[in-house]
Amino acid sequence: MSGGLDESSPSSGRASLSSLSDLKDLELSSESGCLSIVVLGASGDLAKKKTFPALFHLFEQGFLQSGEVHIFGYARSNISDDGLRERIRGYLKGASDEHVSEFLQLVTYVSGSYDNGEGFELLNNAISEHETSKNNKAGSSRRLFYLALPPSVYPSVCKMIRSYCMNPSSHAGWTRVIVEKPFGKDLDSAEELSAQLGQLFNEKQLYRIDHYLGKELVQNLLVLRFANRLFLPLWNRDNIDNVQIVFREDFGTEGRGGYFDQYGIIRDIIQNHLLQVFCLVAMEKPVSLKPEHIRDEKVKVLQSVIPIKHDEVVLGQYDGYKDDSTVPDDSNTPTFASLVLRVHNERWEGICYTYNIYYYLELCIFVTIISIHNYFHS
Ligand SMILES: NC(=O)C1=CN([C@@H]2O[C@H](COP(=O)(O)OP(=O)(O)OC[C@H]3O[C@@H](n4cnc5c(N)ncnc54)[C@H](OP(=O)(O)O)[C@@H]3O)[C@@H](O)[C@H]2O)C=CC1
Ligand SMILES: O=C1O[C@H](COP(=O)(O)O)[C@@H](O)[C@H](O)[C@H]1O
Repeated sequence: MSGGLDESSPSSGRASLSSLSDLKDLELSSESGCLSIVVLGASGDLAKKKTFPALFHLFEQGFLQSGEVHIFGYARSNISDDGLRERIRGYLKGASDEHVSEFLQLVTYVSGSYDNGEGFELLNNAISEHETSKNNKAGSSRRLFYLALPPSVYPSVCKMIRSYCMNPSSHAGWTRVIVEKPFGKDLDSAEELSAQLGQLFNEKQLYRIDHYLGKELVQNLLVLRFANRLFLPLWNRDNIDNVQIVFREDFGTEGRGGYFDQYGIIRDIIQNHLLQVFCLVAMEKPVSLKPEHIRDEKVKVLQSVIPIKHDEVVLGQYDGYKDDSTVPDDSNTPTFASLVLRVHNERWEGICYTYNIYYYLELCIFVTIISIHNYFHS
């Protein structure tokens, strides 16, 4: 993820929280003004399963103050404020009903399309009303837009945000946009998407999320590999026979064919989440834990991957996928993928990295299995 506080015009410069002192600056910077969080695609799967529950956790921990924050859901579906609240209520676990209801009172819904101004004008009016009701100083508001949407609509949605919904001041408050993976469908569309977003927002306003990087298990990989004296000398081709990265889910699309069917399992899971896991398992030790040093090592190991052979890839679709009303009857989209990666470098020459991705199986586990041969058998 990248981000920062500056609100200058769009540019090509990258910003990142590169050290603990940056993080401290961020925490210590005094931000005032009310905060509007807009979840675009609020009717969808990500919003109900992850985005609203994550906001609820922040609320529970005191990071979202009722007096300052309002959460707007936005999507095309025709639902009421209460309709949205009831959709998400069941996903807000572990708290009293009163606490959940208190949080849900912060949530309202605006309906509109993703490519014309009418809905975004309504949204802007609703945000401005909230800001006025909090006696916000003109233009000092904080506006956060979370795109829980298929990436195909990011460019039009971002244009609408830029045209209708920006925090009106250039010297106080901010506007930020969070986008989800996958960033495009292939290299060309990813570059095009980047260019389109770059024309609308500067890099410090744009946050790209891969939620697997926030998982404890994934974060611990760095510690396991580089701070553990047992594994440090063993983590190579002499001791490891093969690596399997397995992702399984015990449920199907469940009404989210609108996004999934355009992308399929490789773009949904392998190209982002599991490639990140692969990089952390296979890369060399970074110079430091600064994001750019970790990124550099990831790039190096990716550059060492030999092109995937067609006869080492298996794709499939689970029976019943097309019964979902949001999936086209003639869909050929893969929901299963298995493939082999080979890394051409001193550490890994001759070792296979196998990805196995299953949608809709009975087991729901996420594991990295490393079989250490020689060492324990010799
Ligand atoms: N589901 C998950 O667990 C996770 C999803 N993500 C990412 O979140 C994003 C959204 O995924 P998800 O919520 O699962 O998908 P959904 O299919 O549920 O889509 C979200 C919302 O987007 C709108 N929408 C769906 N299809 C289209 C379309 N073709 N054109 C325009 N609008 C559409 C719908 O809202 P309406 O019709 O009301 O406008 C829908 O409710 C993706 O980029 C995905 O990679 C990331 C991490 C986890
Ligand atoms: O990004 C996505 O991830 C979820 C799985 O996330 P997890 O944290 O529950 O393992 C997946 O269901 C979804 O298809 C995909 O878009």
